[in-house]
Amino acid sequence: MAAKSLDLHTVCRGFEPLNGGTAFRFNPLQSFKFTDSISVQRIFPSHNKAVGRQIICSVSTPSDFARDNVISIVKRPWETADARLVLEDGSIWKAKSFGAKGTQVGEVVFNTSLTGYQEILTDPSYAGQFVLMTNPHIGNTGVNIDDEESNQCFLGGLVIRNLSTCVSNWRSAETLPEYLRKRNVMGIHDVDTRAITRRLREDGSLIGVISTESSKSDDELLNMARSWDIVGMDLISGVTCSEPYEWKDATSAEWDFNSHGKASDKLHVVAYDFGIKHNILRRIASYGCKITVVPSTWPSSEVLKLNPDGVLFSNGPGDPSAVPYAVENVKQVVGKIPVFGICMGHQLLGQALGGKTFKMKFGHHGGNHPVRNLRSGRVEISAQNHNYAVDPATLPEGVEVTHINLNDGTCAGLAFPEMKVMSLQYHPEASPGPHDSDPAFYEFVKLMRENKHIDK
Ligand SMILES: NC(=O)CC[C@H](N)C(=O)O
Repeated sequence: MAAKSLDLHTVCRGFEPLNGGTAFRFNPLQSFKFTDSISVQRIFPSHNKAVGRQIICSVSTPSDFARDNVISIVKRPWETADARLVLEDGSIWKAKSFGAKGTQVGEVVFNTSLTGYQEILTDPSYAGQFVLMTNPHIGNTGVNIDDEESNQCFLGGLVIRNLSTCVSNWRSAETLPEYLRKRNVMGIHDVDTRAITRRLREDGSLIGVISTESSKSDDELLNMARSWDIVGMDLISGVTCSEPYEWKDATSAEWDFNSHGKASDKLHVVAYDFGIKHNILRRIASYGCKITVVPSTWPSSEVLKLNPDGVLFSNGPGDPSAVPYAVENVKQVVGKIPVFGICMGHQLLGQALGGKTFKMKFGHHGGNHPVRNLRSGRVEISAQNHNYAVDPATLPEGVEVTHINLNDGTCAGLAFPEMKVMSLQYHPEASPGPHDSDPAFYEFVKLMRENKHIDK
């Protein structure tokens, strides 16, 4: 039976044949070939040996088949429209949209995390980028109120293979399509994400345009992709806070596993917000620190007037060589008090110490990047999200490369003990990702305590 795509999304109950054949039986008279147009939602153990396991699946079928077999006919749980992703290399990828409508340009990067799409959507470091998830099934845990990494989605859009038709999670408050629509973020599905990932791995990150507007020709979208570039853009100014504020929330006891009993005298940390993720702030607060967050342009003289015990330079989007004002602020603080740089913060520190950054072929985005801590020899599986890296050959003497990425040998961490500097190219706060690198926050606390001679 040739399956045709329909407007109707049908949920069917069928039975897997006992002989392991490729046909699903939906009632004694009908069978359906296992093709791309059927997607299994749930499998129940067999109660009736004669018919095999019971399957609930969604099927795109000719309507007469649907009428005869469906247990419920529902509209797709999201509003859909045809969409296109046009890449600067001239390739055009047909898709369905499930978020905001319109036309958007951005750099396409692939993320290999299996879970955590909500934290990824709210990581401000993705501003200017489309995130393509290599995990083919997204949306199944919905969206909840706790996993936000910032107050907004700054990314250009989300590209996925298969959008889950049902949500199953005790924390879920809304569906992914609803969430994206409310935040005016584009999402497309039914895209061959594996093929695009292979292309990005071979050719490097590509600029693309996502559009739901049929009035725009392919050539128009291609021109748009080819005339835009993320290199050299200051994206931090679009995501930083506008005024300083205090951050108080620590990791809730339910989730905290590392900082118990280690909270100390109130150390005061000033955090430069280049696009800071909430979990960085929560992890520092969990060690009892008082935190003042300041905008990216806040003068270093004002920061030093607050007499902090340490300064954190946060993660943030875009090209680190395009924000000399931020490097200048970092320079003015370094050497005076302990500092910790994370991701963009690490890249700014690298430049402030005299080094240079470069753009990687396709960067590191995901929750499964092995990193070696060269001091301890320990390997950490880490959460990463960056397209640029510090070139260690450009750093002056005295700066130590403390971590390397084991996939490609790039610099993943720096220290300059003389200047009380530590930094990581990746995300010790995870969110999403493994917690192997969480002890880095305690390292920072220890650096501040040593500097105040608290431990002596
Ligand atoms: N997560 C981040 O801070 C990203 C850093 C920088 N924007 C990069 O892509 O390399």
